[in-house]
Amino acid sequence: MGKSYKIAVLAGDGIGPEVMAQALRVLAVVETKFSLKFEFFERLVGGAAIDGAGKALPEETLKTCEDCQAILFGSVGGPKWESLPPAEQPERGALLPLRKHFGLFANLRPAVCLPELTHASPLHPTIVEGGFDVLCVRELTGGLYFGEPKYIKQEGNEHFAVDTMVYWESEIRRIAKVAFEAARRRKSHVTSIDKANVLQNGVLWRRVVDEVGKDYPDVTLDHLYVDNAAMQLVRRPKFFDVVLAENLFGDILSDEMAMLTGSLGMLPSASLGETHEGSTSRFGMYEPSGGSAPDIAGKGIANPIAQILSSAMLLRFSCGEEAAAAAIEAAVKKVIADGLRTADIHTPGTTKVDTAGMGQAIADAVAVA
Ligand SMILES: NC(=O)c1ccc[n+]([C@@H]2O[C@H](COP(=O)([O-])OP(=O)(O)OC[C@H]3O[C@@H](n4cnc5c(N)ncnc54)[C@H](O)[C@@H]3O)[C@@H](O)[C@H]2O)c1
Ligand SMILES: CC(C)[C@H](C(=O)O)[C@@H](O)C(=O)O
Ligand SMILES: [Mg+2]
Repeated sequence: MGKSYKIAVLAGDGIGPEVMAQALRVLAVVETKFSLKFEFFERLVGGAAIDGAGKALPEETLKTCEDCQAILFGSVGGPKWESLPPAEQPERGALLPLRKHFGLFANLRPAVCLPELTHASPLHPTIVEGGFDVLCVRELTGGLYFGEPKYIKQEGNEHFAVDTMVYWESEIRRIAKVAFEAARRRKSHVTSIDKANVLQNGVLWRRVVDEVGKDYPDVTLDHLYVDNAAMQLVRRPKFFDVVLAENLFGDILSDEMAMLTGSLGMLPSASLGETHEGSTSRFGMYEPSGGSAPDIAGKGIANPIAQILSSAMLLRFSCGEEAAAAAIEAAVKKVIADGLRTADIHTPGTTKVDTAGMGQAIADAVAVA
């Protein structure tokens, strides 16, 4: 038996448990095939934890995560919990605290449009022909999400709301480095996103990214205002290699990128903290970029690929098991090339499968690879 890994499994709400079951199915095959041992610790999180344990992030769940090498996360939230006080809701009560608690400032979201899926993309075939591959590097623990003060108050007869956008140079510098390092392993092109024509945060962001860029003369750096970037992604997605963005802009642009690849159900993510000198593995949380999809939850039709590819990222970054990660990614490509499609990416001439059918096909492809 090879190495052993402890993984916290937080499936959450909506389609979370449905797609998580498929990731675990694939990981079970990986375990045998690569002689690894995964110890899974399934715990409550989000709405399921509010219902089952009284709060979105129970102490036991957090403690389990602290004892593990990585978190495989599904998704949280849904209409049932939207009327709770904001801080108690699944997103602000569990997901954001997990990111902050573990210092997971670097969110990698690889948006890959496979050549076979260009018909599922809403873009014109001439724009996406041959597919494209963009990596969104999103800052995850700063900006408007976490800045203080943050409140809604009443003055006279009216309420007003305040959110604060704060970025420290050091926060910009460390995420910029992640983007430049990633670009070196790709096409050596970073496009940094900001709103420097309006926001002070944008002015500082651009200045610091330029400074970091001087250490990477081999990487081409350009800057785009976020509104232009949203447009250019639709106009010419192939222009982009690594897109570097602060928290909110990265959130918005990554949903756009996901859809351009065919579906939000295709986009995995890795949320990582600092690297430690000489270490090939680091703690991380891995989750689909999309949410709990209440509109399709319980129907067994969700696309499990984002969750399965998130588990591949977990093996790569938190376990250093590159061969196993690559095997999962190759299996996903194979089933897509074989014409299997969940409803969200189904086009005429391809074979429609449900969530479990897609998970089983990917697991089978890993087994025979
Ligand atoms: N990481 C997370 O836990 C996370 C991320 C985003 C949204 N959310 C939460 O999820 C809930 C629903 O949010 P929303 O509706 O704005 O966004 P969503 O991402 O859940 O869904 C947006 C659209 O994409 C579709 N979609 C998403 N994932 C899919 C998949 N795997 N297969 C097929 N289709 C898929 C949905 O059916 C829906 O039409 C909210 O409570 C939100 O806060 C959680
Ligand atoms: C659910 C929400 C808090 C979260 C975010 O905004 O970061 C989600 O949209 C994401 O992209 O992971
Ligand atoms: Mg989002």
